[in-house]
Amino acid sequence: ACSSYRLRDALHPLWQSPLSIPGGTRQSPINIQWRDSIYDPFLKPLKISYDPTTCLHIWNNGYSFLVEFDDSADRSVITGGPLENQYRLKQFHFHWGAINEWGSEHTVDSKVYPAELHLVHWNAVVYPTFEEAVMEGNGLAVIGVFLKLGEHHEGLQMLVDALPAVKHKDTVIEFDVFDPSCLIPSCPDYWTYAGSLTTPPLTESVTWIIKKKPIEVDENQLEAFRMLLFTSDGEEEKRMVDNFRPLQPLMNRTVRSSFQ
Ligand SMILES: COCCCN1C=C(N)c2cc(S(N)(=O)=O)sc2S1(=O)=O
Ligand SMILES: [Zn+2]
Repeated sequence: ACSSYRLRDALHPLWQSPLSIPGGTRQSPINIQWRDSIYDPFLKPLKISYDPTTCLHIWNNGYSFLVEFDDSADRSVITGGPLENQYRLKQFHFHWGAINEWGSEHTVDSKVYPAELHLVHWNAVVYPTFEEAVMEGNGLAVIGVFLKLGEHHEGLQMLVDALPAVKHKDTVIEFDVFDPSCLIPSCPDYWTYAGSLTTPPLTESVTWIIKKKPIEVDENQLEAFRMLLFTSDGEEEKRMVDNFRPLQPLMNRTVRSSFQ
């Protein structure tokens, strides 16, 4: 899988864009080498409190499908973990492959998962707007959750059932009650490191919190992701697959673990 993954990398046009921004020293995603990560006993448990009624809509933005939240108040927030402030949930989205052999952005000891969930939060304590937070080193906190092929996921199925309505780029559907904590493993273990957005503008503003345990989803649910399109209605159809960025150099960074 590794070699085909590297080969796929070289062939895929979409992600040929700059492997890292000029001068980038903290780019994402990275390979997490379990044995090189440092257990930090001072890392707190991550505290997640989401209000399901803050859910607004699902939107195909031509890269992925985003589930967006009302972030006008501190109603869906995370705190603790490696974070010094409380961060507000803005949106979550996924990255996946054309086949189950690849799809995730981060890897663990070079193991690739078929998909990866990103829950994007911003530091509304320090920054007045999300747009400003995106440009600041401590502006964003993204929880990464790996998806592996296995049992049917009840919570995810609510999302999957709505996907046909956002098949084309720039389509949106109202989605008014959803609790994304059903997509986060109950095991508290995570890795954390300083990184970046994995899609343009690739800004180095993300504290990554990568959950050690994956969630299980079934083949039909992964296939539902793959029937989405990068293209707008009326354009020549291009299936939305392989929407992940190649691995970036670790450079002078340490990955910390919340567990021994
Ligand atoms: C003013 O907004 C600028 C754009 C900001 N965003 C756009 C992304 N492509 C993006 C990618 C993200 S990822 N894949 O690193 O989680 S989070 C995120 S985002 O924070 O929602
Ligand atoms: Zn992402």
